[in-house]
Amino acid sequence: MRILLIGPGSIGVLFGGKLALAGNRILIYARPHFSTILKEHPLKLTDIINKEHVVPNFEKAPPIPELIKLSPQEFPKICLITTKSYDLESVCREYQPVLNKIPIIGLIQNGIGNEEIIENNYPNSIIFRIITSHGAMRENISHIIHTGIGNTSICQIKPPYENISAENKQIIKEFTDNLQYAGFELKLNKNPLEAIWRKALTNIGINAIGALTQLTNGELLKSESLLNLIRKTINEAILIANKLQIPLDPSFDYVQNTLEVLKNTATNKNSMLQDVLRKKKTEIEFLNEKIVNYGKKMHIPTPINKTLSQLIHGLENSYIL
Ligand SMILES: NC(=O)C1=CN([C@@H]2O[C@H](COP(=O)(O)OP(=O)(O)OC[C@H]3O[C@@H](n4cnc5c(N)ncnc54)[C@H](O)[C@@H]3O)[C@@H](O)[C@H]2O)C=CC1
Ligand SMILES: CC(C)(CO)C(=O)C(=O)O
Repeated sequence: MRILLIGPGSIGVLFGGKLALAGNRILIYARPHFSTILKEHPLKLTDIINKEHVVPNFEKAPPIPELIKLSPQEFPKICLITTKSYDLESVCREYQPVLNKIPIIGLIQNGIGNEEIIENNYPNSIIFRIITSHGAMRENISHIIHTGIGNTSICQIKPPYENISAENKQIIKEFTDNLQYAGFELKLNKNPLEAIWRKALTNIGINAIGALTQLTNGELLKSESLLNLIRKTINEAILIANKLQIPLDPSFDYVQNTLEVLKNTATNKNSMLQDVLRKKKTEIEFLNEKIVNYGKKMHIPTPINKTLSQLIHGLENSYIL
């Protein structure tokens, strides 16, 4: 199957690379330096048992005007976007002719509300999100390491499944079969918003606090006062989710789940801490700051998430010019 992948960083190369190793053809749009390096160095993926693979079938997509002229047999069937959430808006603009033509768009990103950006720009597309707790890290630009195994949920966002044409249903089925064959255990989620928020609530609880304290996930667990802060941060976000009528699962303990994630990923430096250590922009706008903005609209104060967001922006400002 031909798949277009926009933004082959850590998670993009993990998913795209494993799909390529399983026999799919992956066409990529990357930043120019990645495309240049790909010409000179083979793309490598170290799997979870430390085996190094050279990834085949991973190639630079033709320039946009050429891609959109490909025959239906050659044109990719599906587009995966794996940039950071804050790059999604610019991706929508930069790849407009392609995204207008490709019927199915999948987002592999963390954060709340990402799908709304696609819906606003491409109201006729079939949109789904892939929420994953697999982990991937970059050894260098052409070498990605699979650092942790986790669950992956496919969240169908729009339109309702029954409104999708038989042809596109077949493409989605082929894609999900290919993902499973590539080694991703999948859950087809009947409550997509719950899955998106479940992951986001974990990130809302852990990431900013880990980034500000520079503690690993396991070290956070050892501090009762930080655990208290994590609890309060998540509970404030749950209040907003309830006001937004997000169908959270009343029988599920989102705080306890976050504590378990901390335990299971004890040696991790969370992704926001990694961004801060590399002096990169963080995804705070799509996590704690999203809660603050929803709160503002509904006149509900969110002091903890607001303070965390402001502190993270302060940190970013200390190194981003
Ligand atoms: N790395 C991980 O273990 C996990 C990451 N995620 C989520 O996945 C998303 C991506 O994260 P990572 O892969 O870690 O980030 P990353 O920074 O490694 O990769 C993003 C890539 O997108 C590229 N990019 C940005 N704008 C582009 C454009 N206009 N055209 C082409 N390429 C463009 C960047 O150059 C970069 O290579 C984030 O939302 C993250 O929270 C989710 C689960 C695990
Ligand atoms: C689950 C967790 C918190 C693991 O570190 C993560 O998703 C992240 O680092 O962004």
